[in-house]
Amino acid sequence: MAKKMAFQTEIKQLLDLMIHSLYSNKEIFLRELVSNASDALDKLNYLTISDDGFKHIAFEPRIDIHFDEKKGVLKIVDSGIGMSEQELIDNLGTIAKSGTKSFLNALSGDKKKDSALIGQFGVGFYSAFMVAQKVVVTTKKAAQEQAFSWVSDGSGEYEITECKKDTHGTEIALYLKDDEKHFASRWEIESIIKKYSDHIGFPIFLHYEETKYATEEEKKEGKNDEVLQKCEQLNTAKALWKIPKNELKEQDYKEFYKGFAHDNSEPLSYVHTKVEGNLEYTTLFFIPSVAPFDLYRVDYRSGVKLYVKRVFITDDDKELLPQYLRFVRGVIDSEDLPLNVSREILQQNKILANIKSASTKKILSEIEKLSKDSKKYKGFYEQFGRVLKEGLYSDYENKEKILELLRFDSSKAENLSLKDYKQAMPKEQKSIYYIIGENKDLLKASPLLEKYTKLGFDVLLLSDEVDGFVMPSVGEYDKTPLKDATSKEALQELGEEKIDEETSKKFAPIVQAFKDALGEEIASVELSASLSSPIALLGEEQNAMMVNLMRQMGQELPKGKKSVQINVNHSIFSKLIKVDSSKAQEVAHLLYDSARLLESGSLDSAKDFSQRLYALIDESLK
Ligand SMILES: Nc1ncnc2c1ncn2[C@@H]1O[C@H](COP(=O)(O)OP(=O)(O)OP(=O)(O)O)[C@@H](O)[C@H]1O
Repeated sequence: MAKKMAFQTEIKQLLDLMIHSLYSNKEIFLRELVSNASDALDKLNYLTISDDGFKHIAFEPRIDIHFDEKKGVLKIVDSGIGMSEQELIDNLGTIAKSGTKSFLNALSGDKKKDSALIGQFGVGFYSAFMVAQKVVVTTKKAAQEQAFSWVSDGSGEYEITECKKDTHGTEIALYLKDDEKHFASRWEIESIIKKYSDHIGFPIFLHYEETKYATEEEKKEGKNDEVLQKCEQLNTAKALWKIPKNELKEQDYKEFYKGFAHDNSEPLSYVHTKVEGNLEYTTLFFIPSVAPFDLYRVDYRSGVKLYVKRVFITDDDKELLPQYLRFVRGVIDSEDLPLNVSREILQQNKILANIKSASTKKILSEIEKLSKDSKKYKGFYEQFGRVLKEGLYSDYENKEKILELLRFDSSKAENLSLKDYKQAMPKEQKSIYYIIGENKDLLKASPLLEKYTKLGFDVLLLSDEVDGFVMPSVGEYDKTPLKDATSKEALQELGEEKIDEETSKKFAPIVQAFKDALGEEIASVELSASLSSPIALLGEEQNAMMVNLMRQMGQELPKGKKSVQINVNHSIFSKLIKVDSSKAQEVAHLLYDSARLLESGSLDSAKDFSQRLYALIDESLK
């Protein structure tokens, strides 16, 4: 009995897009289907080793491609794990991954860009509908009796029927659209497979017919032309990472990456390492040029696959690399782990911990190499700089290295490294100063910066979301402390401000008016002679250990109270001295709020602010 089922809404949207909007780079459908076949072989390989229910199954891995040029039919057959009826429904009818919605939103309408996105979003199978008017999947799960077929023309429904199939595995038959029939040709298939799938670790065979033409003499003897059934292996079927480096060209790595990471853009760089000695393993890591779509999602997909002696173990272990390197794509292949290692115990495994630590260092030095090429590095930093910063609080061991890789805008420069900052520091400057806020332009306009600029000190302008909790926990770089420029501690380093007694006395009523007006909201009120704006706000230096601890415990950091600095040379105050206390308090409110506006671009109560302003305007117009 055939069961008709409807595709999930998101899949319908996706299919509609595949069929009607994507025109360029259609050939990637074959790469996606071959890559799925290879994944299915990997999964079966692992089960035959690790699961008693599968141990009796002969693992004879292969991928076969058949085609019929006249009918325009193309078949991709694998001897992998196969799918049960429920898996067919779950895998080819619904998208479980929550990233799909973001995928659909991320589409730009630019066909070339959109088709590059398709692979990244893990919707590989559906790309078949770019070229096929009908797709038939026939599959039998290993260790099960019943086979099923799945048929759809991509228009909203699919049908599942019980069927017969001798061997376990999956066959995907594409009935090509009239203008896509050219894909059912020997040369086309061969060139696409060579281009994208040469280093799939299992053999890919192409079946084709060859006519052996009878010679004149044979014809005389009554012999006719003969059609021979041929089968040829198309790929080297050797895992690329196991091939010695000196036998590989840059192009080999790049093409491997595209198939491996489902990314049509080239990687920014790669690092291939074979380690021998106490531990034996091979790693191949790629740094993409474009951030994966789920980089900032909690449920991001790991980009690293773990193999043991060439057998795929998992691609779902987020502990293989530190989280802040989650944009890296690649392979870890260990010779020392047992083949039947359970995925659960991987996390506490010492061998893996060792590989993780060495790999992290390798990748960080690769990024450092990248940083020598400022144009390339700018591209890298735009995509991954924020994620890298997360490493400052999670990877203490590599903190110094990560700090070297960071780039900042400052009051004097752009794209500045801490090393360059330090080199340019005047002799009398004791610390590296930074100021944190939501917006770089506002930070640049901060009245406090003047104090630093006057002395020739540069200040880093930090406006990334993570800066607020990452930077206070850094402590120091290359033995130089990092300090919040608005903290008292930092300001003290700028030199003592000498306010004489007479001025203190003169301004006492103003100081009192600020205290009365703002009360609990502020920490203190102080006089300053080195500002050009009327007032400035200072924050307390947060205790780095405390900040780190609170963050790790998932607690919100308390908002520190600010201390108000009053510019004794500003004309506002020489006039304010003369007005009565209640009016002075209103002005104190207004000045405080405008300083906060300058700092963060927003206020707790914009209503109070505007009402005070209206009252003042009203009065000044009298
Ligand atoms: N040849 C196959 N054999 C067994 N299962 C398959 C095969 N092809 C697809 N599947 C199943 O269908 C699911 C969906 O495939 P699809 O290509 O859409 O996404 P994916 O492979 O999970 O993601 P990505 O393409 O990013 O690797 C797969 O995860 C797999 O479970």
